[in-house]
Amino acid sequence: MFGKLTLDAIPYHEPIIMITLAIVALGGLGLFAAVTYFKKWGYLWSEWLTSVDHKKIGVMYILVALVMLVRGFADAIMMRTHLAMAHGDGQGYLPPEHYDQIFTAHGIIMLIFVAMPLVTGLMNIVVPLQIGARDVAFPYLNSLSFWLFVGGALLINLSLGLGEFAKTGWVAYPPLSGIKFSPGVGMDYYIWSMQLSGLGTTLTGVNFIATILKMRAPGMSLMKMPIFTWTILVTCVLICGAFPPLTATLAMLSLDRYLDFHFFTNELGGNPMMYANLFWIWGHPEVYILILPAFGVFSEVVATFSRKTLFGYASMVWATAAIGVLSFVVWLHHFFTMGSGASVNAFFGIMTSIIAIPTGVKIFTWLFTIFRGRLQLNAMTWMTLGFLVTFSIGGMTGVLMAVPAADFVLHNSLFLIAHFHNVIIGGAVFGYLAGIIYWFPKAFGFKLLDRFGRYSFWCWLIGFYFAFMPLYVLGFMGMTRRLNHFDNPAWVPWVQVAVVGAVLIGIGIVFTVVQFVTSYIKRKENLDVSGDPWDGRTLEWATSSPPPFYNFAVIPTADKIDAFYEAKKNGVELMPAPEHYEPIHMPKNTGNGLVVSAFVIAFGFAMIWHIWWLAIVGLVGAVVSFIVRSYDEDIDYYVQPEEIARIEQAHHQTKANAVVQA
Ligand code: HEM
Ligand SMILES: [Cu+2]
Repeated sequence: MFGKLTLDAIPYHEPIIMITLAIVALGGLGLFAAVTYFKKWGYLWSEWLTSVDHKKIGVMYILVALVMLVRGFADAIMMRTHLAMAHGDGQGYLPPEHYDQIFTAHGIIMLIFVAMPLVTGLMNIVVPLQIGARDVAFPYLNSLSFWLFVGGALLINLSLGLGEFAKTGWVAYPPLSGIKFSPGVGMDYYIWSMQLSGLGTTLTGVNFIATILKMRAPGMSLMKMPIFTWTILVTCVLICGAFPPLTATLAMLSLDRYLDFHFFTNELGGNPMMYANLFWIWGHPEVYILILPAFGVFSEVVATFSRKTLFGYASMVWATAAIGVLSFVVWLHHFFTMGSGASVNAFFGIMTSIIAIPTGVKIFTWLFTIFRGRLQLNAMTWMTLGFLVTFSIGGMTGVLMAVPAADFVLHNSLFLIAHFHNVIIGGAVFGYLAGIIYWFPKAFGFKLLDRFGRYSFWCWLIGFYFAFMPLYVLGFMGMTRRLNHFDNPAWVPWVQVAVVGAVLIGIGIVFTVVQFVTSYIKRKENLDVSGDPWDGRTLEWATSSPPPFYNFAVIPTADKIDAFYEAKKNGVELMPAPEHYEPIHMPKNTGNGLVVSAFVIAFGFAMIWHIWWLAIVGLVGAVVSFIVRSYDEDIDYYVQPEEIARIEQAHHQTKANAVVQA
C-alpha cells in the first residue's frame, strides 16, 4: 500500500534531526495558529497563493529562498563546526552517513533552492516593470512555475524527516548514484526535487523570453533595453538551452535506477562518462544563470548611484551575450582528470580562459562608470565594490584551474571549494542582496534601513575571507573536499579559522533579518511616495511604489536608454494622464497552478517511495487539471477606466501631499 514507506523512515535515533523537526513543527503550528487567529486565510489564498501577478510571485520566490538560505546555512555551519572537532582522535558529532547527506543537501539547497529562486524572484518583480509591461506573457504559467519550484523545495525538506537525502555530493555521478551503490530513497529525493523545480525553471525561461521579446514598451528596441533586462534575457536563453539536458539526464538516471537500464553503468554498453558530460552541459551554464542577473543588478546600481549612464552600454550587452555563448563550450573543465586526452583538455582549457575576456570587459565597464562619477556610498554600492574586488580574485583562481595541468593537482581539493564560494558569494549572493535592497521600495512602498544592510555586507565580506581563504591554503596543502575526518595536525588551525568566518556570515544573515524587521517597524519614516526613491533611470521607477496591479495606467514610451531619467531631466511627462483611461486587459487569479503542482508533488513523492497507485493518481490528476484549465474561458477581465482613474488619482494625491509636507 505505501511502497517502501514505513514508520522506520522517521530518523528517531538522530537527536539533531528530531530537535530540528520539533522546532520546525512548532514554528509551523505557530504560523498556522497566527493566520487562523487573524483570519487571514482568505486573504492569503485570494491575494497571494492564487495570484498570477508577477510582483507577488516574485516576492513569494524571494521569501522561500530566504527561508531555504537559513537551512542551507545551518548545514554549512554544522559541517564547519563538526570538522573543527573531527581530527586525530576527535570524532566530531556527525556520523559519516549523515555528514554526506549534509554536504549534498547544502549544495543542492544553496544552488537550486536559494540562488535560483533569488534570480527568478528578482526577474519576476523587475522585468515586466522595467520594460513597461503589465505582466509576463503567460501569467498562469508563471504561477505554475512557482508552485512546481515550491514542490521541489517541499520534497527536499521532507527528506530531512522522512527517509534520507542523497549522499553522493551535489553532482551525483553514477555509478555511486546508481541503484547498486545508493539503494536508499535519498537519491530519489534528489532526482524528484530537482525535476520538479527544474521543470518550473524551464517554464520560467520560456515565459520571460516571450515577455522580453514581445511585450516591451513602444520605442524600446533591444539595444535600448535596461541592462538588467538584457542579463535576464540571456539568462533565460541559457535556461532553455541548459535545463532540458538536465531533465533528460535525470530521466535517464531514473530509468537506470527504476527499470535497470544501463545508460550510465559499464554493463550492457553504458558509460558513466556520458553522465559527467550531460550533467555539466547543464551545470556550467547554470553558474552563468546564477551570475549574469547579479551582473545586471550591479550595472543598475552603479549607473544609478554614480548618476551616470552606464559606461559602454553596447559592450556590456555584447559581453553578456558572449559569456552566454561561451558558457556552452567549456563544460569539460569540470572533469579534466577523467582522461579525455590532452588535446580535448587543451581545447576546453583555452575556451574557459577566454571567458575572462568578456568578464574583464564588464569589470572595466563598471569601473569606468564609477570613475569621475559621484558614487554615493550605501549598502548597495558597498556590495558592488566588495564584489569588484572579491569576484576578481575568484575569477583569477578559476582561470588558474582552467589550466588542465594545474587542475590535476587542485581537482576535488578545498581549493576548488574556495574558488566557487569566492565567485558565488562575492558575485552572485552580493548581487542578489544588493538587488533586494534596491528594488525593495518598489515592491513594498518603503525603503529598507541602509545601516543594517551595510552591517550585513561587512559581515558577509569579512566572513567570506575568513571562511574561504583558509580553504585555498588547505587545498594547496593537499586537503580534499568532502572529508568528514582528517589526521594532519598542520591543517587544524586553518580549519578553525574557517569556523570564525562561517559564524561571521551567520551574523550577516541575522542582520538581514533585523534589517527587514526594523525597517518594517519604522516604515512610516521611510515611505516611498514618489515611486522613485533613488532618482532612478529605468521604467520601473516611473510608476508608483508599490505599483498598482496593472503596473502602468498608460503604457510609457521609451525610445532612449535611460528614457525615464532623460524625461525627468527635460521636464517631460513620460506617461501624461489622458482625458479618459482605456480599459486594461488583465488575467484573473487562479488556483489551478497550485492544484496541478499538488498532483505533481504527490507523483514525485510516490515515485520516491514506490507507491505506484499514488504515482498514477498524481500523474493523471496533474494532466487532467492542466487540460481542464485549457478549456476554461473565464481567465481574464478588463479594469474599468473609472477604477483606474480612482487609483491614479489617489496616487497623485499622496504624492502631492508629500511635496506639500516637504
Ligand atoms: C553561507 C556561507 C557558506 C558556507 C560557510 C559554506 C560552506 C561549505 C562547506 C563547508 C562545504 C563542504 C566543503 C567540503 O567538500 O569539504 C560546502 C560545499 C558546497 N557549497 Fe557552500 N557554503 C556557504 C555558502 C554557499 C552558497 C551561497 C552556495 C551556492 C549558492 C554554496 C554551494 C556549495 C556547493 C555546491 C558545495 C559542494 C557540495 C558538494 O560537495 O557536493 N555554498 N560549502
Ligand atoms: Cu564550469
